[in-house]
Amino acid sequence: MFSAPTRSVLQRAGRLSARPRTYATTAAARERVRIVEVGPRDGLQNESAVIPPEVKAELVNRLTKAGMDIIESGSFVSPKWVPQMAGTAEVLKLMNRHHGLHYPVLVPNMKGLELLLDLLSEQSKSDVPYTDEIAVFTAATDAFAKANTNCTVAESLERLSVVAKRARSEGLRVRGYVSVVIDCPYSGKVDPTAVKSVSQALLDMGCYEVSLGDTVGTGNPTTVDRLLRTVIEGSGGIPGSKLAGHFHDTYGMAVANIFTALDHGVRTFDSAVGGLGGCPYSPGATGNVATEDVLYALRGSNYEAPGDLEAIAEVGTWISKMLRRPNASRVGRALEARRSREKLEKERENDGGSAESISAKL
Ligand SMILES: CC(C)(COP(=O)([O-])OP(=O)([O-])OC[C@H]1O[C@@H](n2cnc3c(N)ncnc32)[C@H](O)[C@@H]1OP(=O)([O-])[O-])[C@@H](O)C(=O)NCCC(=O)NCCSC(=O)C[C@@](C)(O)CC(=O)[O-]
Repeated sequence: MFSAPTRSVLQRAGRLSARPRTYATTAAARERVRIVEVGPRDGLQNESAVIPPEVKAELVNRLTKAGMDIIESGSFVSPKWVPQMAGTAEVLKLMNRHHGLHYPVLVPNMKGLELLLDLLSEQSKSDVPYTDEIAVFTAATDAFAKANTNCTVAESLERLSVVAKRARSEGLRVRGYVSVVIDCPYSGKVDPTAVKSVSQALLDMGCYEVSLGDTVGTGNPTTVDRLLRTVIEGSGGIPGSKLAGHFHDTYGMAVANIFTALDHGVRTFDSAVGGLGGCPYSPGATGNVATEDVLYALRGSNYEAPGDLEAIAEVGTWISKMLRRPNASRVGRALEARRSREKLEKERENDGGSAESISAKL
């Protein structure tokens, strides 16, 4: 990406179009972007209230109806470490599953995989398997890996390679996560070359894709650009098509970071309806970029993504109410306000618009 002054010099010289690549005005052949909806997992793992499995399953069902096709639905982690994810097996049983859609779950170790395999061996009422994909996770720093999974990065890679091998032999797809790719809450700035080598190790063990997590949400387009240049370019570079962006929105930069990643060839992004979430072991970080914000930002661009924006926004309103928390999606709030205005206007029309009936409702 060019800096603003360089861009304007190149534009004047006619060597660069006036708009960056990602801001197209025509929708000729829009390129498909994959969205991994992580609300039911990343979104709910950090909530203080206990959320019944029925509500978690209902969230997955509503997201499916709203058009999301990859929905991370829970974790087989230790309930002592993340109590909110206890009962994921129950959630997978309760929710409606559909052919062609994916419902990945996080697995940190063999114990988690065995619990999942036990579930998969159970007779299900539906012919759609409970899941066909797991996600394994590690970090770019030992400090974070220890806080999150009680082992160093090297130990976690050793542990996960056994998990990935077994999962693949059982026909499961394996996705990888690297946390703290920009800053670590325990050890500060992260070296992009560490992110590159951990990502490569995950690919080498059979992950089909590695999601790069700005867990703390401190990244901005400059630091994300620097990271992706190191990871993607040069010898041993990992193609953007093998990477995903997972941007927490603590500093409001997540959408800008996604556009930076698009410019580097990344075409998969994780997001959470209503901007839910956070990692219990990343103090101060807020939720993931909101799915509503991503869909709105991609409108009119060269990229199209699954999901009906209005319908997703309604899911965001619903789950925020269920959790008794403000909707963290600005797009979601704006659409909610518009819906309320439209409802009022309709009622006004139906009531004949009398001044008393309008002021009674305001
Ligand atoms: C990895 C461990 C288990 C190590 O934790 P440990 O304490 O070292 O494990 P252990 O093997 O000593 O087991 C301790 C207890 O947990 C049980 N146990 C052990 N494993 C399991 C399991 N899978 N399922 C159910 N129970 C399990 C085990 O049986 C034992 O029970 P006890 O004998 O004391 O009764 C633990 O640290 C852990 O579960 N960590 C997960 C933390 C987590 O889920 N973090 C959030 C997800 S990552 C994230 O959010 C970041 C991401 C992906 O979104 C990207 C980004 O934003 O950066």
